[in-house]
Amino acid sequence: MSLPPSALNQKSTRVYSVARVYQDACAKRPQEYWDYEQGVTVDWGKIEHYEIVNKIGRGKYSEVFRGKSVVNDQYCVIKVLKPVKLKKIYRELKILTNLTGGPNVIGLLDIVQDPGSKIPALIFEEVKNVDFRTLYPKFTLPDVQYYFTQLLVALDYCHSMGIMHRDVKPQNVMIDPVERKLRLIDWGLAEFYHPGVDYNVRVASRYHKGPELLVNLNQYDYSLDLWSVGCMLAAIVLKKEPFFKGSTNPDQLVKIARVLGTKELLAYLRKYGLKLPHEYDDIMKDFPRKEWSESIPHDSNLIRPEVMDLIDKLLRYDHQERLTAQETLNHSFFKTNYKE
Ligand SMILES: Nc1ncnc2c1ncn2[C@@H]1O[C@H](COP(=O)(O)OP(=O)(O)OP(=O)(O)O)[C@@H](O)[C@H]1O
Repeated sequence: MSLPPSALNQKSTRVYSVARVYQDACAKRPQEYWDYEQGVTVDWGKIEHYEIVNKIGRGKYSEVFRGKSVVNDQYCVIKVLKPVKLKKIYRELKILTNLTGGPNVIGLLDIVQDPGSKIPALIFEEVKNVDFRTLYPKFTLPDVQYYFTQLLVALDYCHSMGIMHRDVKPQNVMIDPVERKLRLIDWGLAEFYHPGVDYNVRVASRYHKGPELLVNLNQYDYSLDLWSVGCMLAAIVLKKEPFFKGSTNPDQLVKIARVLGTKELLAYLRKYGLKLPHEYDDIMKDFPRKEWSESIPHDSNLIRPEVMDLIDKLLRYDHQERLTAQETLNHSFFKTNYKE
């Protein structure tokens, strides 16, 4: 049985940017794989199988609890979604069912529904996460190599499956340092990639938003996630968390331009036939590009030429120039042996 045509893969009338990798990841799969508007069937589990232990978090879109399965006595995480558009719920569900079981992707164990409110809750494997503000400052170079490898493996996997995460940030990377286990969570903003489609730029969290989102470049792709990885890596290595700390979305781009330069930003826009939005008229100044050496603090033990070169190749305005997840994994930083 085939589905009617979908609006989700409709190309824009002007196609100005297409991903360098995994362009056809969705096209080569059946429409049911990516069509979360027409191809969703939910295999509901039993809510009685779970009990809430305590609350562990509150997001914009959910309340998150530690829970326990009464069937096998295993602890789990219960993410009770807030009432948002059904389309958004189906998208998260479809993406999670497609990716679950993949390397370092949070495992979805079950989906249940409150019989009264009909509100869905997602049941996940539990990660004994240690907060990044405690964990990251203690990282050695081998730790940075290890955990970024784990994160990049998750990202290369989801990209190869035609999915951009669109909200990579420390709060969405769960790390259990005892088990040395990393899991990428929160697929609530993730989206399927189709070449030539215009995407909403109101995604990701301010400090980790790529320049493309801040200049309304709608034809972005998987490379958005690599900008966020670059921000995380720079923050750890250069001991500045977050690395770009804007006070508003427009100020976020100003903070980026203070490092990467304004001329370079304008060259980026020109390449794709775009203009700097008017909201920048009063705040964007002619900032010269900084050398990376000017961002190095006196007290960092993590500075090496290879890691600085990697940061430089991830934090590029031009999303097409940034290293892909696979290219990042092959970078010399990950091949170098740093004695602990
Ligand atoms: N599997 C898990 N193991 C441990 N903790 C988790 C897990 N899933 C979620 N959490 C905790 O719950 C918080 C919120 O989860 P999640 O990011 O999925 O929800 P959200 O509503 O989409 O959040 P946000 O508004 O930050 O995007 C996480 O930041 C984390 O602290």
